[in-house]
Amino acid sequence: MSYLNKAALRSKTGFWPNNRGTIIGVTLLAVVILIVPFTATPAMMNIAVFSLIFALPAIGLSLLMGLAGQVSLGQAAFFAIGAYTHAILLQKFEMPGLVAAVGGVVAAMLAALLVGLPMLRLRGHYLALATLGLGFIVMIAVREWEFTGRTTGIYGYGRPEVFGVPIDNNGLFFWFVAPFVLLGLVLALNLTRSRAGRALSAVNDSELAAESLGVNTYALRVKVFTLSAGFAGLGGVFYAYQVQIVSPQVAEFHVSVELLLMVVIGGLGSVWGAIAGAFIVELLSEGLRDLIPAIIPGATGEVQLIGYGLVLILVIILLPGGLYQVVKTAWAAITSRIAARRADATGPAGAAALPGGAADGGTGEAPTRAFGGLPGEGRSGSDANDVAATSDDDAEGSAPVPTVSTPVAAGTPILEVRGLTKRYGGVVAVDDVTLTVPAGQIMGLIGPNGAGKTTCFNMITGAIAPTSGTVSFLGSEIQGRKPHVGAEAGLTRTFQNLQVFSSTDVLGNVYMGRYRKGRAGILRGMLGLQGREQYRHEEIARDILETMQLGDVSGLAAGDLPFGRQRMMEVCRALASEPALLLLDEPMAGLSGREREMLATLLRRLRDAGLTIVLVEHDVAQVMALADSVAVLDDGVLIAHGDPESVRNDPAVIVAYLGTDAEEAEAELKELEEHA
Ligand SMILES: Nc1ncnc2c1ncn2[C@@H]1O[C@H](COP(=O)(O)OP(=O)(O)OP(=O)(O)O)[C@@H](O)[C@H]1O
Repeated sequence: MSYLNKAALRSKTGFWPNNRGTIIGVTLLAVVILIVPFTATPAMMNIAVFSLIFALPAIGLSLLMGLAGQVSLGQAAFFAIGAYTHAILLQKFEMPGLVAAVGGVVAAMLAALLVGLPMLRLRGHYLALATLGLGFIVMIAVREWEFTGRTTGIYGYGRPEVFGVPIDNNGLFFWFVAPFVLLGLVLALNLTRSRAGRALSAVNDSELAAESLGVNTYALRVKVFTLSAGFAGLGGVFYAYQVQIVSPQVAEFHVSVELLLMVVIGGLGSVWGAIAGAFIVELLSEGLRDLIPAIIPGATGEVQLIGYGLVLILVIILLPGGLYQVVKTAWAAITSRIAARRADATGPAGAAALPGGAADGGTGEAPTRAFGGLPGEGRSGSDANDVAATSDDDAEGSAPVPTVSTPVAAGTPILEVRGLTKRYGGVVAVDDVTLTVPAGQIMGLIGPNGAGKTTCFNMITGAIAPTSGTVSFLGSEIQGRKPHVGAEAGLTRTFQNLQVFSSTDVLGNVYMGRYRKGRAGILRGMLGLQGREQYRHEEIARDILETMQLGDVSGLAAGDLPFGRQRMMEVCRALASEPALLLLDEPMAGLSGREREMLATLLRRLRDAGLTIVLVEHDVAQVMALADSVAVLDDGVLIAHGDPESVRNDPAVIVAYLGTDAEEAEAELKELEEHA
């Protein structure tokens, strides 16, 4: 379940929500928070206070799991670190409440940073296990350490005061915590719609594709892990105040399970789900506390944990999207019904307006800024490479091409590969390949199946490390570095096996191509301080889609596109990064004849605009027609490299590439020449 599940790209700047659904939601929540202390019974008030306290670590966990796709079973560790630090600073060091609270949050974040740096190199189940282990370590440490009061814990530090007023009842405490939860909610919502938030979501969909667009996935993961711990630490601070004694119970495994349950019940697709989940689990927890001893006399806390486990399993089986999915589906049904009624009332003209409204899922406004002018207008960066339109109706041949980067003069080596080798056990996938790619040219890289073409691409882009050899891009050696290093410098690629960001729409995919051109990080994203940056990149992404004749599908979920159009979308996404070197891995596969022609025309025009392209393609005729030079791999070995004419007539290529039967080879060669 992905966080922005098929969410349309909706840019946002400014701190406060600008989307109708969010404004209504936050206002309603604020009103509910205001009236709860006047209406709730003391028992309910107690549950409400703990729900708000646990909503904070749940929001953090929701960002970590839902947005970044990292499962954590140790969120209680950071909750406990926040609580203990706060209590210790108050009780042992007699610090002011505000300083102690900040100390609690900072301690949780520092701990997360320290453990996150090595831990976040792990993936999937390994990371989940590592966080589980961390939870146990913290629990045992606080239980055994004299300084943390062993099993007794820390107590005797008093209640908080605001402007001299003691917060000494549940109603006041509820109002004391609520603004922080609302603030946390708005910050988290802002993050999900920011450059960094969309990058996290993209990493969740395809780490390789995100890296290839310049996203430093590891750094981003560490940051969101640290941020998530900050939310947990703040929750711990409030918990310490509320319970007035911080004991090892706060770090127990069941707290992590409760937090996990909150996020899953609420729905991994939404920060709202974390808050709803916190209230549901607190109610459930109270219910189970009464219910379990009634069913099983003498049952202990472990049985309650089993109860949680059962609920978790049931939710995952019956309601994998959690409450959020239910609400979203219901809301979409309501809005589409209203839209259908309006369409009936207004006739065909009204009906024509429907798809745009529905694309948003009814949860807010669709992108307000359609790219209305001529393709190319309002574009950032150098427009010097844009090719001016020369004809009105020949869109493929005359529309401006996306901006490319030309860091070196045409003909200068932009990529140099020396002795590149990759061994898999006994298999030598690529064997001592040495190649130079001059700037401003198209180089074809061809060879029979299994020749080592994709392996070469993977080593050049950093997807895999070479066994030996060097890759120099724009004069810097990048072999063995992560793909984002080359991407940041202007090297990007497409994939033989498509790597689509399925959690967002087509526009959202191409927008991610702009990542390396943006600057705003997590903090600016949360505070909504992205300025016009995000809108500008959205405009450019729209522009590219229009140029590539995909403007009509920009609001569709990327995964719903036909295969050929997904491939074209990947090309758009790569071009959006304004690359200096573009590696295309079988871009024609799955395209219709017309799409192939369109792509071939585009590649020629991009080359004319200064872009360097390396093209792996099985359609040899297309490669021969397009490329300025052709390199041929066979069994991992570079057997020929030169202009298409000489390669076409190279006896080694004819034999190795077309087969050993000379007559058959000649016939096939003739056929190729006719097509070329
Ligand atoms: N991870 C791996 N482990 C073992 N062998 C591998 C691995 N990846 C690739 N190979 C082998 O390396 C060789 C080259 O594979 P590669 O995918 O690079 O070829 P290719 O030229 O791109 O083929 P195709 O045109 O069919 O995509 C093949 O023999 C393949 O089986």
